[in-house]
Amino acid sequence: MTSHHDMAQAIVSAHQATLGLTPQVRTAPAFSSEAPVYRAAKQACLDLGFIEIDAECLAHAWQAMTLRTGHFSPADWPADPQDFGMRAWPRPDAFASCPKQLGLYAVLPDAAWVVRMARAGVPTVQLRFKSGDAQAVEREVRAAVEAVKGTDARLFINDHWQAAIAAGAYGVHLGQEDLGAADLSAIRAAGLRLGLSSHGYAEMLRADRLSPSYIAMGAVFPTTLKQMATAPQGTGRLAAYARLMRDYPLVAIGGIDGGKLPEVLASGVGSIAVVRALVAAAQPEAAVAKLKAEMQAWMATQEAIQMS
Ligand SMILES: Cc1ncc(COP(=O)(O)OP(=O)(O)O)c(N)n1
Ligand SMILES: Cc1ncsc1CCOP(=O)(O)O
Ligand SMILES: [Mg+2]
Repeated sequence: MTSHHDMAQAIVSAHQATLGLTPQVRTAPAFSSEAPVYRAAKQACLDLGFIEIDAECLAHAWQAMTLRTGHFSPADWPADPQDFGMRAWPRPDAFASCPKQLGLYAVLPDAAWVVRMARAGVPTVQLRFKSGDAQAVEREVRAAVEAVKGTDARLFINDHWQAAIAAGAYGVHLGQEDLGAADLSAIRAAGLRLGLSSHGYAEMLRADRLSPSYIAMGAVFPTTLKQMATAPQGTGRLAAYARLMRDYPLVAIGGIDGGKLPEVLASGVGSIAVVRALVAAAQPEAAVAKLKAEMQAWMATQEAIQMS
């Protein structure tokens, strides 16, 4: 292979079917290095529809992978944490751990839904109570923490980290734009788990630098519940993300329902987070039972395949 254009084309051809999204309209690529593999990979990642900051991360990882392995192979895809500059484990600054398989994860609008879904047997629940009224937030968070007592559910509180610490929740979930206003040391010191959202390579790497308890990835499919800055990632990209972030418990979110469970689970994530699949179901308890049974059946099939 001679020109970086040919190398880029070869990467695109090898990965278009699994990782490609329609590229956005863009100007000529900006290159931060002259290294041929970096330049080819940056071009290829942009052509595959990765956003600029993700293409930049990937291009540097391609360069590092090629130097480490000693050869350029277009069919490869960077998935080794060291090629992305990620620190080795164990890490002294890591947040408290949680199980790798968080299972069915219900993201719920109020404490009444939290108690309902915890009693229905959902193993991981989140209170996503959107309100600027501090007293209402405190009340709702305390009610949710009380509600899961006596059930097996792990309760994460979305956004409201101070109320979560005060009430003694299992953990906190934050998005990347929530990080500036959060005191991560206080969350860590209180022993709460921390889940972080991510929407691509740059955000996964930013999350990784904070050594959270789990990393959420999405939106996998289109969702009507949240305005997303990036296009739905699809399960091909989700699988690539999961390979890189394999040391973490991983949560897939966005547009997931029963019919999509097998392809999402096949990506390697240990948890499926849903909103509408439960709160918009005609019979939410029955929907819990069905989703849990489908997840268990999928896991049992995988175990059987591995044993054979
Ligand atoms: C499990 C899980 N993943 C992602 C999100 C989204 O969090 P965030 O980006 O902070 O957006 P809001 O939920 O606060 O609107 C989540 N809540 N849970
Ligand atoms: C809160 C959130 N964050 C990313 S997608 C999403 C909403 C997921 O809702 P649904 O499962 O109904 O698509
Ligand atoms: Mg948030």
